Amino acid sequence: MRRVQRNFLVTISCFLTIMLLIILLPNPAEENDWRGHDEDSFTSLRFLSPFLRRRDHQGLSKGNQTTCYRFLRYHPEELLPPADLSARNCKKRMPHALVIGVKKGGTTAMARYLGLHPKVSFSTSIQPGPDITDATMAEWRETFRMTSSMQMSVTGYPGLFNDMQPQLLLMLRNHLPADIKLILMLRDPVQRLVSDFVHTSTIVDRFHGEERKKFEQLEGFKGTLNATVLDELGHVNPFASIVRLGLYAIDLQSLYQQIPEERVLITDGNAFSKDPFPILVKVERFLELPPFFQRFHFKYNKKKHFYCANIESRPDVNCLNSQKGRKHPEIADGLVQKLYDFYRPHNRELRKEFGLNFPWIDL
Ligand SMILES: Nc1ncnc2c1ncn2[C@@H]1O[C@H](COP(=O)(O)OS(=O)(=O)O)[C@@H](OP(=O)(O)O)[C@H]1O
Repeated sequence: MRRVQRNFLVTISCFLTIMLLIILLPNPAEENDWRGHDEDSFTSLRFLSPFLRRRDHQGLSKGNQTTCYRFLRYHPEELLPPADLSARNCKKRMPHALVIGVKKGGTTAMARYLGLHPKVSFSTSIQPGPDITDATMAEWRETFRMTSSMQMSVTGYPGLFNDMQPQLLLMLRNHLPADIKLILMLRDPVQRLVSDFVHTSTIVDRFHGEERKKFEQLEGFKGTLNATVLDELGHVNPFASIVRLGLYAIDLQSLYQQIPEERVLITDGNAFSKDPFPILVKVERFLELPPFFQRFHFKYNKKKHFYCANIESRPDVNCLNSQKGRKHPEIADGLVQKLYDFYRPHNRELRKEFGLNFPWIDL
């Protein structure tokens, strides 16, 4: 009889402890700013996710009180009335994190999905520069969306890692918060290159005559993939800009001369396109945001062959538009092999010099 009583008491106290934890656990959506939380308590309690998930649904509507917008299905976001904006201290704020590329690395998907976090205000801002001054930076900030005092302002531009690294370095030195963090998505450079080529081919068709010639010259576009990436001897041309953008180790080396490694998160764009959830969790931790993303927030779409967002409080975001995830053309095996042979030693530098170990490094 005593044993039964003792078991009963143990069960009851376990139940009460769990309930207490759920009640006392700070709700990610209710913090005062994106950093005001004990991250480890969340991380170690992820096993409570079925309970948190329920809280998350309720919390999310509260969490939306952190934003400056109203979100409706099939509509662009709507700015809240002025009284709400001033209550939430909404303004255009300089970013505390930047997604810097690479071009075609999956930056748009990262921007759209990371921007679903209630404590993130992701601006798809206009590209800054080429001159980086107080005035151009102020203009740049004007292109941002509103960010409340409880949110982290995040923006980025896919070319910042390569084409615009000089501008990025100036921005880091003189204009951005000292604790700024960078997110870099690296994708298999051969896939990146093909994606870039497909993208440029679709844009080229919008131009005619002289305009088209100018654009082709600017992009180094020569009609076919062969002509664009190979030199007269049939070797991969490292000076073709579309090829050069995939030499990640070179750009990473110069980036790390300006910013400590611990302030840069490098993620695998290939892995992200297959499943964004685990990488978003890493990004959340890196940015010291309260955990928000859950597995059920992303559903695989058989038609798109990508995961699309599925978050009740953000009916405005689902799949990316048809300009992302385009079908790649068939490429002769010989050319594919040449490209992999060309990139392999450069990829291996990523492992040797920076300890990165993505599955595509040795392809
Ligand atoms: N969820 C989801 N939906 C659609 N597409 C996705 C997604 N996640 C990653 N991707 C990959 O993103 C690639 C485009 O990269 P970017 O957005 O960086 O391109 S850009 O530089 O901003 O033009 C795009 O490249 P392509 O497939 O060549 O179009 C996709 O492979």
